[in-house]
Amino acid sequence: MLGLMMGKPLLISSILKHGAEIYGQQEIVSRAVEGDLHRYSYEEAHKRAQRLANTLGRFGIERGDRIATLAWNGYRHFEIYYAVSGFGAVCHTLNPRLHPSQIAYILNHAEDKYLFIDLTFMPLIEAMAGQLESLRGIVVMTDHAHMPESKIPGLLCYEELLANASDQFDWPEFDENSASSLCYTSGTTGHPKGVLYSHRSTLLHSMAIALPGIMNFSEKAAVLPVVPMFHVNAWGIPYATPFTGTKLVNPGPKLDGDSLWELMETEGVTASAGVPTIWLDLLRAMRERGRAPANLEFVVIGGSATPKSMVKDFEKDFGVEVRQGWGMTETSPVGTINVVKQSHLDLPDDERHEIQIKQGRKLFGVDLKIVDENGSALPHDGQAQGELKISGPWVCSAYFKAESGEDQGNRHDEEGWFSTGDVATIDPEGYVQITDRVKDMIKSGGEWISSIDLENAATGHPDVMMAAVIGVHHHKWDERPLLLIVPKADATPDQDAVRDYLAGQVAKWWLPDDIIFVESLPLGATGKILKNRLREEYKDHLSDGNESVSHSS
Ligand SMILES: Nc1ncnc2c1ncn2[C@@H]1O[C@H](COP(=O)(O)OP(=O)(O)OP(=O)(O)O)[C@@H](O)[C@H]1O
Repeated sequence: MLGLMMGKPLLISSILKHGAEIYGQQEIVSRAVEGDLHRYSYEEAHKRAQRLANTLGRFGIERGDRIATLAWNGYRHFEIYYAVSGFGAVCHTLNPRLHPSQIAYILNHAEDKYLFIDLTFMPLIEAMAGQLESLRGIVVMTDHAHMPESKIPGLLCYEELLANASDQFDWPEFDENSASSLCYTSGTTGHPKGVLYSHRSTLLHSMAIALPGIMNFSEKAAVLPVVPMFHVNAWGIPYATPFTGTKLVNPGPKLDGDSLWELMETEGVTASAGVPTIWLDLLRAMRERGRAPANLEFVVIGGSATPKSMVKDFEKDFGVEVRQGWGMTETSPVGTINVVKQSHLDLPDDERHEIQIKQGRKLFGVDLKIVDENGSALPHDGQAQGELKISGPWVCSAYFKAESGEDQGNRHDEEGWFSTGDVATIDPEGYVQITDRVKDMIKSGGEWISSIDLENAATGHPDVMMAAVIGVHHHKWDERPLLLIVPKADATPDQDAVRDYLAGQVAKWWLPDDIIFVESLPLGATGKILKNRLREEYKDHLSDGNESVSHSS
């Protein structure tokens, strides 16, 4: 319609351009792979992204071409994010924690034209030599002095490329619904599937997470994403920082609690984001030092359920607020966040923590519903459990290459709802609580047991560091829960003590049939417990007469 306000398209290049123009001197600090701490401004980052965009032109890259990265959270990775998408190509972040054969499969599936890698991943890429069919070149993200000797011919040096390119580049304008980046799911429950983000979806998502009351991005904030830029764009943080003028602190490859503590302390980090397994070690480092990093106000925890003990440890022992987030690769990722409501502030600690272990309320723009097995909507009464469905401007509508007829197990319906595969309740205030993934629920004697609830109860025991509950075949009840525990260092919990502890919190028939103490649990590429693997390993465990609990009462 004539006169309708259309305006300019929402493009990723505009984020960094705005950051350079308005918050030009704000810092990006990164622990570099070469070991030193790198520090520069948004203005400099923008200039270097322009140099890289000119380099992509010289490579003959065209709109829509995929450019892959295998890299930690660092300043060069940040530049690639903006240069590739800003140029009109697609930034495909590869997860280096996947098996080399999976990485090779994904790279070929995406038909990546160039690959940018951190020095750390040279051995990984050498192990895949000969399998990377679509690649025209590999760029090592380092300077001349650090270029490695390699059996791979023709490696390019990132800093040399930039030094030889102009920093004058006009970001092109195109449709905001064009593809900007590509990420494959973690592969926790099956083969990784490709999710293609657009400029529009990325911009809207980053605006939504940056808001005050969500992640509070501003010139006063300093944010350290522990969540990797190689999986779901570090939850959108590298996109939300420049336009809000937020200081960005990149941890590079050092993700242990001591390194994170030191970096947070010296850089005045106010907020951080990561999966629960990361925080276990930061909490240890905090205990050893007797305090949290001086400016740390809150941590965002997501990727898997946050145990209540973790909320307590952060808040009561160290005065750091916990904000739990829920999301998926397919949802950019953030769908819900749990920020304590004003009216909940005065609740007794335990009652408030019960609310905080819920996955939170939907972000502006997102819609949620829970449905029964027939697809009928269930009430939001905090009791009814059903599969969670989500829709919104940053929820993907199909998997990558679905248009070519490739079936990747599409979970989108015609009305725009995406089936998450998570089972949840939604209460009248809008709080979502994930009770389990559909595949992890335990069906015992026709009734459901939530593995997340049992794990949560177990990690409350003072001797327990990590817990995983899986359903194991049972001759009478079909499935029964088996609990695996990684004890805290120097703790020697025994089965009876843990079982007595659980008995006070869950129904008797939920009690695990056996409890096994292990040194570690298998973690997937994004730090989640690989329950598939545990189910395979322990599938016959209860047929060996290890059961100790009856189903009655
Ligand atoms: N705060 C949270 N609490 C509980 N579960 C969560 C939370 N955040 C994310 N999850 C789980 O992580 C899932 C999304 O994970 P992601 O997209 O990284 O890949 P994946 O589902 O693990 O991999 P794949 O789809 O390949 O099996 C959600 O569906 C949910 O089960």
